[in-house]
Amino acid sequence: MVVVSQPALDHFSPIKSCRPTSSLFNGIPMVDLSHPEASSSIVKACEDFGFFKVVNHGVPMEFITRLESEALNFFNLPQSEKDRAGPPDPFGYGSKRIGPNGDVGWIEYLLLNTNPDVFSEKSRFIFRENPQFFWSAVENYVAAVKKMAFEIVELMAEGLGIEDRKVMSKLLRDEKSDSCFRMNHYPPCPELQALSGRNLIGFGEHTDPQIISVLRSNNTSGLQICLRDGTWVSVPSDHSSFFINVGDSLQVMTNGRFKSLKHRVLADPRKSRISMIYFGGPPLSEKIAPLPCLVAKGEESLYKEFTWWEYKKSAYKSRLADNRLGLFEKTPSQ
Ligand SMILES: C=C1C[C@]23C[C@@]1(O)CC[C@H]2[C@@]12CC[C@H](O)[C@@](C)(C(=O)O1)[C@H]2[C@@H]3C(=O)O
Ligand SMILES: O=C(O)CCC(=O)C(=O)O
Ligand SMILES: [Fe+2]
Repeated sequence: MVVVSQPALDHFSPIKSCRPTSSLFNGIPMVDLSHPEASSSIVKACEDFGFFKVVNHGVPMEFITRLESEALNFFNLPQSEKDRAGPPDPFGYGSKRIGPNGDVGWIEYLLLNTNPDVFSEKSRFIFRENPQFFWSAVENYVAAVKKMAFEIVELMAEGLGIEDRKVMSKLLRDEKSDSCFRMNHYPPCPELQALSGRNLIGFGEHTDPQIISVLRSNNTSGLQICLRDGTWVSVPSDHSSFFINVGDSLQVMTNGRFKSLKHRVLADPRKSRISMIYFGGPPLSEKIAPLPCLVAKGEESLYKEFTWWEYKKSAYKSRLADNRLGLFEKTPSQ
C-alpha cells in the first residue's frame, strides 16, 4: 500500500480527488454544421444529452491555435505577474478558488467579459501590461465562436419548429448580452497521482447558468459529463472540434424539454489541459421564461418568473454543485 505523507496531501487540500476513469465515452452526438439535417440533429442531441460535438464549424484553425499559444504564454508567466490580474471580481485571473463561495479546484483561469465596455480594471491590465497576451487573439476567436453560437441557436429554433428563428440568437447578438469568456488551465498533478493513484478535481460538478456554452480544449481529456442515469463518463478530447452545453436558461426557455448538463473536469496527472469557453447569456434585464410556442395548450411553465439578473445574482450566492434552477421551479425537484 502507498502511504501518503500528510505534508504532501496538505499541498492539495482541500481540493477533492477521485479515482481515474479510463473509459472514454463514444456515444457523444456529433453535429456537422454543414449538413442539411443539422437542425434536427441539434434538437435530438439537446433532448437526449444536453451536449454535443460540432464539426465543420467554420471557426478558422489559425484563430484557435493563436489564442491557445497566447493563453499558454499567459499561464507560463511568473505567479506574481499573473496575480496582478487577480483576484477575480468575477473577471480577471483566478487560481484554485472558483467563484465567491469556497469552491476550489486544480485550476487557474482568466475570466473575461465579452463586452469590452464592461472590462474590469483587471482585465484591462492583462491586455495593457502583458504585450505577450494579445487582445486581438481573444477578439478574433470570440467573434468567430459567437458567430457559430448564433448559427447553432438559430438551427435549434428551426429544429424546434419556431417561426422566428432568431428568437434566441437575438439575445446573444444583443449588444447588452451578458456573455463571458473563460480560459482554463489545469496543470498536471503528477505528485498526487504517484502518491495516491487518484486524479484531482480541476473544476467541480456544475451546470452552466447561461443559454449556451461553447467549449474547445487542447488534446488533453478531463472533461466528464453526467449521463441521465447519474454515471460520469469522460469526453474524448478533440482539439479541432467544439463541444456545446445546454445551459440552465435554455432549459427554462424550452420548459424543460432540453436539460442543462452537469459536467466537471478531472486534472490529468501528466498533461496540462487548456480549455476556452464562451458562455452566451441574455441581457441582464431579459425575462427568462419558456418560449410561448414551446408550451403546449393546457400546459404551464414549470418555472417561476425571473430575469437573467435575478438568476445570476442567485447563482453567485450558490456553490458550484448546487441545483441553482431548483429555487426557480414551481414544483421543486429533488
Ligand atoms: C461557484 C461559482 C462559480 C460560478 C459562479 C458560482 O457562484 C456558480 C456558477 C459558476 C459558473 C459556472 C459556469 C461558468 O464557468 C461561470 C463563469 C458562470 O457563469 O457560472 C462560473 C462562475 C464563476 O466562476 O464565476
Ligand atoms: O475546462 C473545461 O473543460 C470545462 C470548464 C467549465 O465547465 C466551466 O468553465 O464552466
Ligand atoms: Fe461549465
